[in-house]
Amino acid sequence: MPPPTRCPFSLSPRSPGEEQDGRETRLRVVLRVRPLTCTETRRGDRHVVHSLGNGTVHVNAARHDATFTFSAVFDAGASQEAVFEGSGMRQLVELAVEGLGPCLRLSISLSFSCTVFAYGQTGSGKTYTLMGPLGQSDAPGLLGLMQRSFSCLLEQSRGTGLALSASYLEIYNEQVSTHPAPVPALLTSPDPSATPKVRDLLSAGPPRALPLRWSKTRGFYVENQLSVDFESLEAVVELLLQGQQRHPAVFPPQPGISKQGTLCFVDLAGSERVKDTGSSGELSMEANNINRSLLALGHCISLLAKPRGKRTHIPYRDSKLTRLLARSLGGSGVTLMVACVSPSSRCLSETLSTLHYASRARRVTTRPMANRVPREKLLQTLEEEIQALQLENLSLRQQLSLPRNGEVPGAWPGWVGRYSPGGLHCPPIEGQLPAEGAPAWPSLYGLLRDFVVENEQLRYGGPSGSAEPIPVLQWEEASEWLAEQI
Ligand SMILES: Nc1ncnc2c1ncn2[C@@H]1O[C@H](COP(=O)(O)OP(=O)(O)OP(=O)(O)O)[C@@H](O)[C@H]1O
Repeated sequence: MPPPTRCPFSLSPRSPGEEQDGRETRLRVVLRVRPLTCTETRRGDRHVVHSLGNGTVHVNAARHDATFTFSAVFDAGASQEAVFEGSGMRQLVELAVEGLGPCLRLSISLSFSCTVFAYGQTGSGKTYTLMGPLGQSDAPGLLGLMQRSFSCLLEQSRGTGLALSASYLEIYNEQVSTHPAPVPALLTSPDPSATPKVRDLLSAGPPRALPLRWSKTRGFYVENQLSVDFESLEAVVELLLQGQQRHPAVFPPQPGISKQGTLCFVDLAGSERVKDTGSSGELSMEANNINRSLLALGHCISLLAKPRGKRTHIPYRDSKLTRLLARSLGGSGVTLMVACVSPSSRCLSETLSTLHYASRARRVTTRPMANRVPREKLLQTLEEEIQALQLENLSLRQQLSLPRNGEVPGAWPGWVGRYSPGGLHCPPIEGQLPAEGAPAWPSLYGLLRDFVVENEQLRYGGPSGSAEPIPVLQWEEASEWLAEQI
């Protein structure tokens, strides 16, 4: 089976050495610095994290003077809307819903698996950024990335027939069910005989434990995960609250779009070191397990940050978190990381640790792949689209009193008569041999392109008019994608 295509889009405008490196797209990492809390202000904490503009942030405190650069930095005054618009979140939603569809003019979803995860120490503003201040979900200005994305999803899907559904999962103690003994601090492979489980926060009754499995075609996936359809913002926010009430330290909600695109939000646990939490007993085990997840994530990120040729095996299986994020981090998804920090001098060490972690994540490159569309479905859609265009072009020719078989620059001259408006009974496929003396069969995508070019010319300029040319890049990308699919 040929591999799915690479995504021709990047999450931000191309700039040398920034988000896009040839076909590889860097993991997009943005930083949010929350305001000092009342307690921090009262006790006189100093502000040690300063945005310098242009995605650069400066940390200045005793013995520490460091500068870090990210795709964007949002300082204490940044609104929730500014974070949504400036982080690339809107584009992420568009990639999940539309993907390559509009560029191909096909009514087929060629969307991507998109993930946004929030990283940072406890109290740094991860949940606030993703969901807004809990309990104030009715204040529109404070809505988080999730609610804004849901609105955007609903807006984009209106009238398209796309079905939206949401799932909500929690990763709980990595090892409790399989390793009752305290978890070793070093990363070791989990017991292969034990299937790791996650909790379904939307299941009826107590949250159900579901196995996290792996298959060749799907990668890591959660078996029997409940998906609830939604058609309004209120409905999906209700699902969010339902999951929240079941477990306040929520893990990943995963709204999915149609059969193809997915948009996954991950609210990570606090990233502080276990020794700093001062926890003991069961709490300590939980802290250890959280720590284990984040250590595993950090380990995978370090390895992924190496140039492609120098990468060794990436140990996604070391934690449930990395299993679930494997696709997003490992190359085929589109990922946005929102690193959150406190500006307080008291959090300096954790803030520096988050900034180093996030900087390392910026070096991770992915090659986003559009989700596969079954060949039959693709051929059928191409045929339908070609047929529709053929009819439309014939009708336009009649209206313009142009001959049916007029020479149209850029169009394949042999199409007339080959395809009756009644249907394409024998679709030509790339590589099919033409009959002797007959013009070569164009590929299906070549044919589609020719009809689209002709259509644009008939609509906007007539055969010799000055229609805007369809960007060559789009067609090259589209052709490449189709060639890989067919
Ligand atoms: N940008 C912000 N503006 C105003 N208040 C904020 C902002 N970010 C966070 N806060 C406030 O700071 C506190 C901690 O934020 P939040 O609960 O989002 O942290 P967290 O990183 O999710 O913590 P945890 O790891 O414990 O879940 C909350 O009271 C929240 O309302």
